[in-house]
Amino acid sequence: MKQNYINGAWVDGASSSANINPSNTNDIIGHYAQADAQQTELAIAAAAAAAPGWALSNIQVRADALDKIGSEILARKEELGTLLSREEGKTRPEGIGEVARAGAIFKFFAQECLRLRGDKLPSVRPNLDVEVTREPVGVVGIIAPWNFPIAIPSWKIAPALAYGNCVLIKPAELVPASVWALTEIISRAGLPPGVFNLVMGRGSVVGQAFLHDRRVNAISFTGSAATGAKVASAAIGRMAKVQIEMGGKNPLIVLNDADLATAVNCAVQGSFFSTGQRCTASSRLIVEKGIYPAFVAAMKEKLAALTVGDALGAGIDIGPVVDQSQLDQDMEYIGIGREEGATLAFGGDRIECATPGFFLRPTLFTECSNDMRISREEIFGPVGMVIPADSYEHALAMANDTEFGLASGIVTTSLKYATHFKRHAEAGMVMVNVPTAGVDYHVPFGGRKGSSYGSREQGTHAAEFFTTVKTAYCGV
Ligand SMILES: NC(=O)C1=CN([C@@H]2O[C@H](COP(=O)(O)OP(=O)(O)OC[C@H]3O[C@@H](n4cnc5c(N)ncnc54)[C@H](OP(=O)(O)O)[C@@H]3O)[C@@H](O)[C@H]2O)C=CC1
Ligand SMILES: O=C(O)CCC(=O)C(=O)O
Repeated sequence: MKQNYINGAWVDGASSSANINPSNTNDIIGHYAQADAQQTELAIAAAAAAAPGWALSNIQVRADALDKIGSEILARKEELGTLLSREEGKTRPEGIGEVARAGAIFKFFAQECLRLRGDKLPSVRPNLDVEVTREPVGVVGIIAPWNFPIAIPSWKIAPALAYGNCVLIKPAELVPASVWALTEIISRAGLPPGVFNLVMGRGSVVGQAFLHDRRVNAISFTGSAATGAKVASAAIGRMAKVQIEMGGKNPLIVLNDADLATAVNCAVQGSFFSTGQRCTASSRLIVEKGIYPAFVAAMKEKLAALTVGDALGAGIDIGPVVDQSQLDQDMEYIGIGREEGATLAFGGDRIECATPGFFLRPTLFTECSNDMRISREEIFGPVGMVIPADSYEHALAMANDTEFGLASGIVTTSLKYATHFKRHAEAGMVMVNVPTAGVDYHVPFGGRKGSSYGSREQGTHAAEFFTTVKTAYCGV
């Protein structure tokens, strides 16, 4: 059994669970510990005990530790990327890319912790100086989703440690292997006991314990909107700092003047790569009527040329859906789309491969309207939908008509429309002539409306969440 890591030691869980390869359900990757409430309490106590010392730790020590972690991740990116693809089902190149991104994130925050600035200001009163500084929040509880098994944990862990916080992390039950491997690397980076703790287990046990324990000063969560809302209200209920990243129903507008090849590439990458299991996926393709027939024909041709299969296989474009329950959700929405009267232009069925896995043919609905359930609810699978638009203004109105606001994209050769769209898209991230999915690691990540709550993740903006501001008045 792969153990939990608590207070600087590897410890057995109260029970264990099997980690299964979604490309081949006969392949058990390993058995991973599951903490109960008592073990989670021990981890929280260890983090709380370590927090005062780590808050005052030398920033060079932190920078060196993070840099060392980043270097080892990068050096082992092929091995770790293979493991990630085996447990989550994204293709091996996607898995390796995600691991490389995690390594880069640790190296970025190794530098960032040397750059934390404060301000010294004159006071409005005589003989007084004012200093504004940032201090660690204390103990941070991280609750991670399954769709980015190493990048999302890394973009929460690295800034937390960089700014002097102690970490408790609970990976999603479906994908413990990548975070376990990351923990093994972190365990050799020289951090004092209790500064970093891995607590694998159920959300309803471990996650709940983080949420309700007052020693956990901040909660950073990524996952579904339904769980996110519960996490936010529990954290706010006891006045903990909270950062929630949830879903999207991200539009990609294609205007009549778009380059067709660019439009199809953005749509296919954004809607179907990583099996569509991204909160930034282009889940609504809003296409102006002049280019609509050519766009749909080119999409069908492109989808027919994609190869679906074992995530670790050579030449595979799309791996399996992550598990049976996600596959059931995808199939249910395909049924809903049919019932709502959308045209099933491609796919809609499962694919049998050489191994037993959760393979679904990329599916495209056309002739959709923006008020259908498939256009409003996050499906989180390789299911795209095309909505016709009369004009740019009509397309923009539909793009913004959603309860979400994570990413919003446009494909156009018009500077006028691109500029207008950047200003008027109601989303945290706006993409012009690039897919809605796929972001840089050194700039803010997050959304508006029902997609996000709390301050942005990643880049220098991460300091906002992982530090707290102190204003000191000093008589002179
Ligand atoms: N926007 C995004 O990035 C993501 C969106 N999703 C969406 O969510 C749907 C369901 O996926 P699912 O994995 O169940 O997502 P959840 O939001 O339920 O899970 C995300 C994380 O929260 C934990 N969790 C679950 N319930 C609680 C709770 N009551 N208290 C504290 N923590 C909890 C989970 O633990 P455990 O591992 O035990 O479940 C997991 O670590 C998907 O179909 C998709 O639509 C999913 C993943 C990412
Ligand atoms: O698109 C990306 O690169 C990041 C997406 C993401 O974090 C997500 O889908 O959960």
